[in-house]
Amino acid sequence: MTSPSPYASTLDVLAGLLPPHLLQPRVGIVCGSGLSTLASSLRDVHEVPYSALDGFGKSTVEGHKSALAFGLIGPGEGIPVVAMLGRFHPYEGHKLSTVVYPIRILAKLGVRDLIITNASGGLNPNLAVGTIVVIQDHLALPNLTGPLNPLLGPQTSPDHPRFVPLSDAYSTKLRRLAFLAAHDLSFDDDALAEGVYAWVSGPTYETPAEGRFLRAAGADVVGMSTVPEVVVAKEEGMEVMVLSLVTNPVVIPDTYRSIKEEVKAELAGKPVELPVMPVVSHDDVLAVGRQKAEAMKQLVARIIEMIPHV
Ligand SMILES: O=P(O)(O)O[C@H]1O[C@H](CO)[C@@H](O)[C@H]1O
Ligand code: HPA
Repeated sequence: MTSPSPYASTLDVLAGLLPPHLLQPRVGIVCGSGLSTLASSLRDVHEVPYSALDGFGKSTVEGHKSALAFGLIGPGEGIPVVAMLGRFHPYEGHKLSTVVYPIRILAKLGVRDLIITNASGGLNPNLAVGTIVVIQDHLALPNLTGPLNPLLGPQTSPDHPRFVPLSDAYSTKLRRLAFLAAHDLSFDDDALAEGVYAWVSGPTYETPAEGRFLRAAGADVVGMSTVPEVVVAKEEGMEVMVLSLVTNPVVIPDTYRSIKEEVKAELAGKPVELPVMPVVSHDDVLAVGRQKAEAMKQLVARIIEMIPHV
């Protein structure tokens, strides 16, 4: 006997809480760490706490609220949008099916274009803190070999392909709009870059060797989220774009000073200064999110206005 799907009850609750003009959002937004204010460009907002929705977990990470915000963006009647104020990460102890459950609900509500945001560590030395990276591809070590691919297991629908191709995971249509929107908003050229996202499980930040390894493998930024959401959104047939805000450098030049050489110098009577490794904290990550919240908000709103809505 198969267990009953929770989707129907989640959708029923939403139908009971929302006015009809907000119940079929065209565009979805996932707000990354410290980026929940992205939804402040919505008007006529109706927030539904995750606690009211079967199948949703609770976001336990600081900088992630636990609610869906429904509202309108853009002039005239406006475009109906839903924003996830807070996401679930596997490192919080959530099952992968919980991590991606909201994405499946967004698909069932009618979302066709999904804009996912996140905070990330910079691997590419050309990416300054504060750069917004339009993700063009990903490298998902937990997906390739381990048990963290969200599509492992029985198919959730006979309408989904068993083998989901990911060579086109990152919508060229939406990525083009991101750069046009940045131009429209007169952003500096280096405010928006392109790159590859490496997904790691976290919750530890990378060692310097891991950072160099991921860089050598071709990644530009690294984070602990997003890829399961992208994979499921693709399976559900959505167009997906990811905007990743670089909040801290991971690959730091000259981090390996030899302690052996320092001790030799010490023994030779020379003054010694032991190296201090820079460390990152989630507070640093949230602080950069706050600094760039307005730019991210403007960018996302402008992209949504530019999507052809027929
Ligand atoms: O990816 P988001 O949710 O934006 O958060 C990023 O920030 C947290 C670490 O500071 C990790 O969860 C990492 O993935
Ligand atoms: N590593 C992984 N995830 C992150 C980082 C990082 O340095 N910064 C923000 N999210």
